[in-house]
Amino acid sequence: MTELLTSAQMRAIEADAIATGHVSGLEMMEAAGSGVVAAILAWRDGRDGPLSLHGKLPRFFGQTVETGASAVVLCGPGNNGGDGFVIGRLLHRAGWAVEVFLLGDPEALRGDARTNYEHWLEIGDVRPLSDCTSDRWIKQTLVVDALFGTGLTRHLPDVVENVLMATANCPRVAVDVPSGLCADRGVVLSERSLPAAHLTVTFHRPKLGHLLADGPTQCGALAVADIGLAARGIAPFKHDQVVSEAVPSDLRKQQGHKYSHGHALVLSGGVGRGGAARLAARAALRVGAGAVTIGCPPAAMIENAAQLNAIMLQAVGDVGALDAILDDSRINALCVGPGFGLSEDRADKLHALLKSGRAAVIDADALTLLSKDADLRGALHGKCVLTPHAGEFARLFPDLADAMDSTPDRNKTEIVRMAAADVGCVVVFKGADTVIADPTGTCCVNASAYHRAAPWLATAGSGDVLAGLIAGLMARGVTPWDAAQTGAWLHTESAVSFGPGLIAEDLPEELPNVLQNIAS
Ligand SMILES: NC(=O)C1=CN([C@@H]2O[C@H](COP(=O)(O)OP(=O)(O)OC[C@H]3O[C@@H](n4cnc5c(N)ncnc54)[C@H](OP(=O)(O)O)[C@@H]3O)[C@@H](O)[C@H]2O)[C@@H](O)CC1
Ligand SMILES: Nc1ncnc2c1ncn2[C@@H]1O[C@H](COP(=O)(O)OP(=O)(O)O)[C@@H](O)[C@H]1O
Ligand SMILES: [K+]
Repeated sequence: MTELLTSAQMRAIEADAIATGHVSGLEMMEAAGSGVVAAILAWRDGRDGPLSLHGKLPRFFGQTVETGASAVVLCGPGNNGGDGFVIGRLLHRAGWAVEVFLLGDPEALRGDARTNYEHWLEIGDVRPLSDCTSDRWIKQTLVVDALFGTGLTRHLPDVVENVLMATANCPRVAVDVPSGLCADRGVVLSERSLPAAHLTVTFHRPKLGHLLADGPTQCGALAVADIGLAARGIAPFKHDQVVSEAVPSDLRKQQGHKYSHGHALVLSGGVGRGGAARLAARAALRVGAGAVTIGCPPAAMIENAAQLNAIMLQAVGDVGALDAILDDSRINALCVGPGFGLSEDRADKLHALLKSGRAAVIDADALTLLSKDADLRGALHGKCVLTPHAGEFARLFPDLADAMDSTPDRNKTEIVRMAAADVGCVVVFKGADTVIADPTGTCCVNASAYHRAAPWLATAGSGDVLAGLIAGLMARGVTPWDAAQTGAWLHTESAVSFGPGLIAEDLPEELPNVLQNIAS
């Protein structure tokens, strides 16, 4: 499991390591610069780096070992700039032609950054960043972006934006985070569309901003270098302060008959609206629920029967009929929302489902019903999993959605934690950066990014499949929290495994490959 840190947490870990004499700031800065240079050299030479790399690097254009190499290092006023001076020195030692530019007054540099600035002055000069004009840039020059890292507090100054724009055609490595990217929220603090890095090398652990929102696009590929903190992990943070990357549960099956693997009930909408529920049901069955039943209005029986084989079908007329089905104690997980409809009768059925107290995925139309009805919302319980996309999230939690957009220090993980605490159950806020939280503050991110990028998942019906996966896992007895993170993880893995051209129907069919791979 990889933990994702905020800037403040990274600073606290560094400060603690320094205070306890584990490592000095200067040693960390040297290790940081050296990690970046190792990654650059590996990239240039087209070999695997010493660092685990997330994502694919484009060919390092224009440079070869024989012809030598040139770099321009852009340094900022803080410790990110300090890393830049180390990188300049180490690239120079490796035979590169290096030019260094600095934002701001050299006399204002402090601490370890100042020390490394002075070391660099023994090698070469430092010119003001404003001296970097676009005619200086040639395609063969590597740009090292060491302007701002985790200390970025506000929008970029014009001079920085201009230089970043002028480097658009150069190979570019970002130190810790691409300058302008907020390391906590993954948003770019600039009105301009800044060119992305090809490679970002961060330290100790990825930061939230590397995975949320625009982070992956801006970072290119992501490498993580140790700076002497490996043994210290993420102490001293408690579980409700830590965010991790989603990981799957152990999905091996024990022996047993079909009902010992659970029975999921998926409620469908009326005639011509059953496709979404059928997708969810198929996913629930593929992920290993022993049995799956679709409950649909009587008029939709023929349509559904014509399309289903392994999935069972029951007519659900009114709420009484639904209650009768729920009398079957073998039904242990519910999925409601995909194609469900918004009529009063649907709200009554949703209420009956919630009242049954069973594990339940609440998706799509069922989320809209919840957002309109305080009684329904009040019936949510700890075995529910809500799976909103951004629009549904904003309808359910308008204040939190506003805070995420307008409050600079609120990132998606904090918002989803607050949402989960508010409704008292697991919330899965979907997107390329799906964030999952439970009411106790446990939180993870399932990022479809870097080596797991799957933009083709943004296709009609893919959310219905996710709802079915989570319901199927809960039918198997997986807890709501584990089902949510495992479902999201499997959803991405199935999309990555299938590749471009994917439509929602392909996801359940790809699942056996994914399950067999993780079992082997
Ligand atoms: N700590 C350690 O031991 C280690 C740290 N490491 C490295 O340090 C980085 C963090 O360093 P950092 O905290 O100094 O922050 P950094 O990103 O350099 O920026 C701060 C400076 O920028 C300024 N500033 C901010 N926004 C601005 C804006 N929009 N426009 C203009 N100015 C702006 C801000 O000024 P102020 O806001 O105070 O006015 C301040 O001067 C981290 O990412 C990693 O690379 C590694 O070496 C490992 C060991
Ligand atoms: N760019 C993307 N990359 C990866 N996954 C994505 C991307 N955009 C959306 N998704 C995922 O696709 C699913 C879309 O769900 P949803 O918005 O409910 O669509 P639908 O209602 O059509 O099923 C979610 O699981 C979401 O996490
Ligand atoms: K940077």
